[in-house]
Amino acid sequence: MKQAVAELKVDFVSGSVAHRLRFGGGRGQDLAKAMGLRAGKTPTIVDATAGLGRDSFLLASLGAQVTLIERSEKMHALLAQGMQRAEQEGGQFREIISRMTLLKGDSKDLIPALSCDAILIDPMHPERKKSALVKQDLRQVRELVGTDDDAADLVRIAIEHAQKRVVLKWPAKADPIAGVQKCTHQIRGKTTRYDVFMVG
Ligand SMILES: C[S@@+](CC[C@H](N)C(=O)[O-])C[C@H]1O[C@@H](n2cnc3c(N)ncnc32)[C@H](O)[C@@H]1O
Repeated sequence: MKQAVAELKVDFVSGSVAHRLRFGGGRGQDLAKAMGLRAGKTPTIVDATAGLGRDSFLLASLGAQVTLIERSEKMHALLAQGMQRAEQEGGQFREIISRMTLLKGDSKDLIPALSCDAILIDPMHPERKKSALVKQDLRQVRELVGTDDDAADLVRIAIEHAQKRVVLKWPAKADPIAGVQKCTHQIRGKTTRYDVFMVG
């Protein structure tokens, strides 16, 4: 029997994002370290591939000002709704959302006009053989937006414009993206790796 698929939704106030907010490892988490968040150091961030906004929300919950860019109309609308719901929740959620600014468009076009310390790029990767490893909601995003075949161009433009660093998030075991230059260092987790390009 086919399992019912829940409608794709951006949800910051319950489920896995809220769980991570309560029980995550703060600035010790790989993403935070990769982006350069340390005691006394809070970079300004552009999330060039906003998607479901989970990485942005985590970074904003750790105190960073984050500009989210999403080019898919549908994903942008889901994000705007999710941010509104979290804002209405009030308290800590409202405070986190106040550090998040959502833009619609292609990051390759918008980044040159923005100023920030660090840029995060988390492109939609091609289907892997063990697709059960890809979470249901990310699969739904892929059905909506396809794969991001222009990721190498986005990395290049980001490196030209970030003031301090660019971080490329990619599955730990996947082949590297063709055409992307060698990174300065890597932070590797079990399923995800962060390629860090130091600039400036
Ligand atoms: C894998 S998802 C990102 C997931 C996200 N990191 C999260 O935490 O939910 C990739 C998203 O980036 C968007 N995207 C990819 N390339 C983009 C670009 N050049 N400009 C704007 N959005 C882009 C896609 O439409 C898709 O929604």
